[in-house]
Amino acid sequence: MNDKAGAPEDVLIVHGGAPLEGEVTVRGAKNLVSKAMVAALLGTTPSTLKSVPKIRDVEVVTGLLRVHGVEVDLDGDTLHMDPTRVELAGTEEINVHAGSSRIPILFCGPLLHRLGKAFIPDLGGCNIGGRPIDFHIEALRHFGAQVDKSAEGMHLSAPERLKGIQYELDYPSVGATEQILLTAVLAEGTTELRNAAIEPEIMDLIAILQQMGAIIQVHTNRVIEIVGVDELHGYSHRAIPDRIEAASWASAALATRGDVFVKGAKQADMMTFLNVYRSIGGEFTIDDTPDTGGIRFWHPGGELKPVALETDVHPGLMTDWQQPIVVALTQANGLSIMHETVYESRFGYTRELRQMGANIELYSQCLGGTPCRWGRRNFQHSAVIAGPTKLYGADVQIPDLRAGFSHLIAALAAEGTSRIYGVDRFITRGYEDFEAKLSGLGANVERP
Ligand SMILES: CC(=O)N[C@H]1[C@@H](OP(=O)(O)OP(=O)(O)OC[C@H]2O[C@@H](n3ccc(=O)[nH]c3=O)[C@H](O)[C@@H]2O)O[C@H](CO)[C@@H](O)[C@@H]1O
Ligand SMILES: C=C(OP(=O)(O)O)C(=O)O
Repeated sequence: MNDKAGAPEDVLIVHGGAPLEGEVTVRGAKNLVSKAMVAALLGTTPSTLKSVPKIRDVEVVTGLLRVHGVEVDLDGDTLHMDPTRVELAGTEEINVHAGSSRIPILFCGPLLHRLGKAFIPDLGGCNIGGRPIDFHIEALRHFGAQVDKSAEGMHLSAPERLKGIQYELDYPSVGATEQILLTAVLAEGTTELRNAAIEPEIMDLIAILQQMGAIIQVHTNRVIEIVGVDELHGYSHRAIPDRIEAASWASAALATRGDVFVKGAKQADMMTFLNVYRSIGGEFTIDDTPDTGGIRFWHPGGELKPVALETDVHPGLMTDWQQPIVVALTQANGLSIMHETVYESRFGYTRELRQMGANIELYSQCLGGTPCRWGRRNFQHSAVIAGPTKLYGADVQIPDLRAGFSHLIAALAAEGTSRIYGVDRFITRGYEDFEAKLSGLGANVERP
């Protein structure tokens, strides 16, 4: 992330060693809610989004919507967005949000359709690789937008109505797929997107757009066809639950030899994770009762088993699940492999895990079964984890969102006390009430 260093008091003291036990609730997915908020801009009437978590990415998008004239009100966990008076905003007020999230890039299409112009600040998000936006810009130019990058941000304009495109992504990028969806729905004519990402959050976004009046067909083989319409209206939708947060708590239960019921977790979106969980030796049961259901995750006792894993686009093993799983694998009996194929630089956090006693070596070769884009380019994107290793408390500075939560899990599993720096700056971007949830599960955490 690009934001400034955290305050000195931004530290959580964790006294490790206690198994996490009890219940936590997950709300709407960070990676859907923020996009659903952008989609509201496309409508001519108000939208309502339910199950909205109190996380910083939601605050950032709220701020950006408000400066563009959208009325946004949060009532409990329900967000009401009224876009009837959308207006151009000044670069200065938009730039207040520079470097804080990746979502601003998705404002391009909706603002071009509503106002003919857009200004996008510098993006933030986790520092886990170069994270280029070349697909976004190329696709927008094909739609007919003029895109000019400058030192202060990116200016776009659409002198005429944008026109549908035929476009194939070099890689099934989640953000670029969303960019094309949010732009194509109001473009003139039909858009055919090939090699699209098909993550559950994208399917939920498509459901929202369909409710707004869009015509979107998801074909086999990652092909999505969007027939542009002249107008969209508001929606009312409950966001899908956050499968990354659910997997984080599940991994924490495994690493601490605990037992956690994750209320709201949905089996259908987590099947790949659940297979991995079971292969390692974790147990789970599904409760699909509407409203009160979820998934119970626990360590059944005995030894955990090592595994060889690769992250991938959906339906593969999600890259955002990688870090918590690696912490759990430090407790498995033998050598495990994790080949990260989505981002080139997502193992930085293992340095702190080693400091806590973990035995993890990084390699630039593709150690999984599939050669990926990062092999032969000298990125350390494969990890070998030897376990089980006893973890010890340490003072660590967390580098990003998921890495930070993994450091927390390691500290909870460790013997002794850890001081985790940067929790407010990083973890609040994607985990609602994490401190209260930890305490509720019996974790011994305190502020200095
Ligand atoms: C807010 C949000 O939803 N974030 C998620 C989203 O990020 P985000 O949408 O940024 O991730 P992408 O799917 O776009 O990135 C995947 C890969 O594509 C590459 N790429 C992407 C765009 C582009 O124009 N050019 C390019 O080369 C990236 O460098 C990366 O190597 O999907 C990722 C992959 O599931 C998740 O880890 C993030 O949690
Ligand atoms: C990488 C992540 O998010 P972002 O794309 O917002 O940086 C994440 O949620 O793990």
